[in-house]
Amino acid sequence: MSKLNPRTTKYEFLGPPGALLISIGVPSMIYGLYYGCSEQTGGCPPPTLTLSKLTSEITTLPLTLPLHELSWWKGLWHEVWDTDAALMYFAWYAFCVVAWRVLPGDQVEGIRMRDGNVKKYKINAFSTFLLALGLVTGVIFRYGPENFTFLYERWIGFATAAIFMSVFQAFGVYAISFREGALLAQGGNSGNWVYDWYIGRQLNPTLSIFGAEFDIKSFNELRPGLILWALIDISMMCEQAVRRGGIGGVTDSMWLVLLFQVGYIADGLYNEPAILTTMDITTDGFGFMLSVGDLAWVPFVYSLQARYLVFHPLVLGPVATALIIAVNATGYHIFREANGQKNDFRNGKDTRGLEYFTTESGSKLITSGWWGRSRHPNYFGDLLMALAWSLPTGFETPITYFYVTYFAVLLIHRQRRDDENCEKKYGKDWDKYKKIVPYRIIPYVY
Ligand SMILES: NC(=O)C1=CN([C@@H]2O[C@H](COP(=O)(O)OP(=O)(O)OC[C@H]3O[C@@H](n4cnc5c(N)ncnc54)[C@H](OP(=O)(O)O)[C@@H]3O)[C@@H](O)[C@H]2O)C=CC1
Ligand SMILES: CC(C)=CCC[C@@H](C)[C@H]1CC=C2C3=C(CC[C@@]21C)[C@@]1(C)CC[C@H](O)C(C)(C)[C@@H]1CC3
Repeated sequence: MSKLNPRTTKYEFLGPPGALLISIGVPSMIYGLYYGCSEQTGGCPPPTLTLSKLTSEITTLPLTLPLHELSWWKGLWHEVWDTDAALMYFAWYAFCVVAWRVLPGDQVEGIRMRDGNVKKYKINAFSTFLLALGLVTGVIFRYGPENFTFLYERWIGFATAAIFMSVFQAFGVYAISFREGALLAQGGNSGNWVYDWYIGRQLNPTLSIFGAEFDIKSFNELRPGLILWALIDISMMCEQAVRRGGIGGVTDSMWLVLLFQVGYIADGLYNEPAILTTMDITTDGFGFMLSVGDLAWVPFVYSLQARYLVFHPLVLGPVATALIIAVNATGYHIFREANGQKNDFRNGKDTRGLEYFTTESGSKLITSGWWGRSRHPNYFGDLLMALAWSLPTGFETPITYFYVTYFAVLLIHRQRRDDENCEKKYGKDWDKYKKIVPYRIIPYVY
């Protein structure tokens, strides 16, 4: 072990068994949410329906066959694999790579890594998004919404292709992490291959594409999955339009989900340089956790509410619509302000008159504004938005609240991980910060 890449001695996510369980659990959950909530399987269960009743109601699937029978597995494969959808998915991925390479974009520096190097990132995710959006809206307006419903119809095939891509990438980046001189993630070098493959062994796996440095992690985080999520939502809107006599028939609930989520995606892409200071880029390696999260989990799970509204259209009326908009706007304001304050501060652009103190490491910690109210105010804003994305689906089933529930668990866990990392980074300065700002996420509550 080199001095620069010491062995990881502390496991997260309950170590290798946990990593294995999550690696199997995440794809299973993606399928589970589809089979548990789609019109092909009889809609979504109301809160009173028990799981055993739900399983017995799923009659279109060969799930009642015993697992040891080959025909069960063959049936499952035919159910989830769709060659045309897979080819379209791979073409989509290739489109994103080509767009990254050919569209113009500034070169922005990331933070200084522990080997002293500073990586440069090409910033053109937002133009890739605008190009994709332009092409799709062009198709919808020129040929009608019925020509953009294939993401709804072939949903399961696309999800399978994305899962395949994430497995393939995770093995690829694990393999290249053994190249000479690779800077490893401090948490991903345990020597246990299951764990390292899952958590990500190399910090910033990079390829050279037509002479340009291609950063695999930041590319996956913002482009093929995040933009696909927007396209899936648009496809759900088109499917609803087709069923309800045209775009004019699309319900207010569908418009809310679409505008909130596409707005959130556009915001993330527009503020692309901001991801360079996030935990994923600065600290975590790129392994199966992020590849399946970026490519499969985000587009196919985060779009559940829009998919539900296709076969369960709901008209909210002006009062409910206004209230939900208010929740989303509050969440967005906190999220954007908090992230903006930290990014401007970290990039040395603007301290916005905020109070701060300088740590022994030389880095400064903000102690007023949003970062003086809780240690992760951006998570609080994000959570409020997550709630606003589920509310338009009403209260007939708890499944459409899966996103906000999972997200709360993810962010509570993530906050604890970040706290530990900061503790290591800043030592007693972090304790001082914790005394000044005692709340973790929600000011005065948690
Ligand atoms: N939609 C989704 O599924 C998800 C969205 N997100 C969102 O992504 C965004 C990024 O999240 P994430 O990377 O987890 O964390 P943050 O962007 O909050 O970054 C945490 C880092 O910020 C720095 N920091 C902490 N406190 C202060 C302070 N007081 N002053 C200055 N710097 C400070 C520390 O790094 P250092 O000091 O080294 O700079 C810390 O490690 C969030 O808005 C989150 O809501 C995250 C996960 C999933
Ligand atoms: C279940 C599982 C495997 C979870 C892995 C976690 C990932 C889904 C998330 C980790 C951090 C993320 C971020 C975003 C999406 C979800 C993942 C990948 C993000 C790109 C969403 C848009 C935001 O504006 C963002 C850029 C701040 C954000 C960054 C973190």
